[in-house]
Amino acid sequence: MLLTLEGLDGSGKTTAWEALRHARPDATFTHEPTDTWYGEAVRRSLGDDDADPLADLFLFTADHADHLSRVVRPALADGEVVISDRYTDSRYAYQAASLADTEIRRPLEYVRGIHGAFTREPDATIYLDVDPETAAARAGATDKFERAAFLAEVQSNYERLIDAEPERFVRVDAGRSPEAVIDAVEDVADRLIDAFHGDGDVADVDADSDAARDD
Ligand SMILES: Nc1ncnc2c1ncn2[C@@H]1O[C@H](COP(=O)(O)OP(=O)(O)OP(=O)(O)O)[C@@H](O)[C@H]1O
Ligand SMILES: Cc1cn([C@H]2C[C@H](O)[C@@H](COP(=O)(O)O)O2)c(=O)[nH]c1=O
Repeated sequence: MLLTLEGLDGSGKTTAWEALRHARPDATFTHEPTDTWYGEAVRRSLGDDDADPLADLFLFTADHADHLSRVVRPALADGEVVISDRYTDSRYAYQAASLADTEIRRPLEYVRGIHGAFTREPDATIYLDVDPETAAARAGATDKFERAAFLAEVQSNYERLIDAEPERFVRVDAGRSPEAVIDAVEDVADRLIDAFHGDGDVADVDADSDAARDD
């Protein structure tokens, strides 16, 4: 099973992913950008405010192609649960936002189209939902994407992705304390993994249990 964590910068994905890693030592934990030289190239580009948005897209996509063939597909072929901190939806949401002012028409569809020929879509995605101002403040504006106005565009792309595939996404309110968010993510992940392995249907899992509830 491929389970991904998505959300704005500062939404708490890495905090939740680290907690899951302790709770589920049997799973394969991975992330994008990766720690390979492809990931290093991506991080260099992230640090360049003048980088061309199409160049950014193809660097991130190269990193994803390597990640797929080297980590994700082999682990899935071994029957493992793979949990990735960011994955394809990050490209659909972020690069579609950064391509919005370019010659590319319908950027979200364009970025999805590039991936369609080769990627492996997630079986389920936990979306950590936080407003762009909180996200930017938590993230500390260390790179060009960590600004509230840009993150608002990214958020609206995530909402489009969720609207298009509501059965794949589980939304968790990430505006709460770290402890509450971790509890909710652990609870949702447990139920998604159980459902995937035959104890139900992934599409029926929502954030509506005691741990995951918004209040
Ligand atoms: N629920 C929370 N409430 C307040 N602060 C939080 C919460 N979750 C995480 N943080 C803090 O916000 C910062 C970003 O958290 P984290 O790295 O987990 O987010 P992220 O979504 O992985 O961000 P990025 O995508 O930028 O790597 C960290 O300083 C972390 O301690
Ligand atoms: C995978 C991926 C990431 N990004 C952006 C999102 C963040 O601003 C940075 C780095 O991610 P991290 O979680 O802070 O390590 O990169 C992106 O724009 N497109 C992608 O595909």
